[in-house]
Amino acid sequence: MMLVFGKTGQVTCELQLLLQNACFLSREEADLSDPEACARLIREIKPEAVINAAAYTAVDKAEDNEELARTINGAAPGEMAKVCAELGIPFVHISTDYVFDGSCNQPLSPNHATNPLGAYGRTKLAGEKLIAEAAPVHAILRTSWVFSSFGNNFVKTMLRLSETRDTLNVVSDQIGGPTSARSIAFAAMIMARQLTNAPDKTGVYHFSGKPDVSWADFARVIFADAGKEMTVNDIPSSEYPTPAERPMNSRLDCSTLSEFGLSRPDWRADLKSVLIKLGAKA
Ligand SMILES: NC(=O)C1=CN([C@@H]2O[C@H](COP(=O)(O)OP(=O)(O)OC[C@H]3O[C@@H](n4cnc5c(N)ncnc54)[C@H](OP(=O)(O)O)[C@@H]3O)[C@@H](O)[C@H]2O)C=CC1
Ligand SMILES: Cc1cn([C@H]2C[C@H](O)[C@@H](COP(=O)(O)OP(=O)(O)O[C@H]3O[C@@H](C)C(=O)[C@@H](O)[C@H]3O)O2)c(=O)[nH]c1=O
Ligand SMILES: [Mg+2]
Repeated sequence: MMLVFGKTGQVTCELQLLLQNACFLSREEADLSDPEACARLIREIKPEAVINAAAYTAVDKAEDNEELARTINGAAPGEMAKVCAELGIPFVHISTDYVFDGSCNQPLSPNHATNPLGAYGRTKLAGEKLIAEAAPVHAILRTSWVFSSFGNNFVKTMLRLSETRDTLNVVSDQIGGPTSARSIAFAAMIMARQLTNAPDKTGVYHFSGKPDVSWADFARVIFADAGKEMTVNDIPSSEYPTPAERPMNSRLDCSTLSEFGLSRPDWRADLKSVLIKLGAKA
């Protein structure tokens, strides 16, 4: 049986649709602000693999709550990884493009130097480092710009804003790959399964949807597919001030995914399915 940390998030909701016999732990059952308790649960349940898709994901709020975010995004996966190493079971963990500063102008490979711009990215990077130190058989899957019919995400924000607005200013100098939570859940499942028989595939992998676009481009496709009349004005990030700075270049080089027989999913097809699920497809 596979054990999944998280039950209500975007990726964990999709994992629930995909994995019939897995055990999903909610915040009430496993609070990541108590890393030791998470470790104990793995020892008790003795799963065949662990997937961690729970995290502190509020990018701006993390600026004022870095300590809590570091426990949830850093210490907790670190403790999970130690137990997985001890039990000899694979550990699949989800990380983010926000571990990079995004200052270079090419797709970022998994071994590109990290340098997070904000607290969320710093705490996610802390998690990656603790997992590498604990050294279980593992895959750290860095993804970006996650959307789904579940939880909160940019697609749902755009649809909500379209109820009251006919013009929006959206940043056009941050470029990345929107990624459906469904495709991430599928990749995490494949990785967990393959690692069981191929421990040498341990490492950091990039997984994001194609093609790469700006947030403004992404917004325009959302409104077009939803049949909403909306003027989207391109603006520079400097005109959309937020507590946390975001990387300009979030483009991930995903070529090493081929080791798992995976490739970048096309987010445009996944977006259509999500809009249908939300009852928002034109
Ligand atoms: N969203 C995005 O755009 C991106 C996300 N990622 C990474 O992907 C992974 C999945 O993200 P996503 O599905 O979007 O996340 P969501 O924000 O949708 O869900 C986060 C999940 O974590 C749970 N959680 C938060 N705090 C705790 C806690 N203290 N104890 C237990 N559970 C907790 C939440 O539970 P509850 O419902 O109870 O709050 C929720 O189930 C994360 O690792 C994230 O860092 C990477 C790149 C982009
Ligand atoms: C609502 C809105 C946002 N924006 C900008 C702000 C930001 O730069 C961008 C996206 O906004 P969001 O708040 O959805 O972005 P954000 O919460 O930063 O999304 C990130 O979440 C974390 C968890 C990750 O790991 C990242 O990969 C990324 O998906 O769009 C506008 O320019 N205009 C708008 O009207
Ligand atoms: Mg957000």
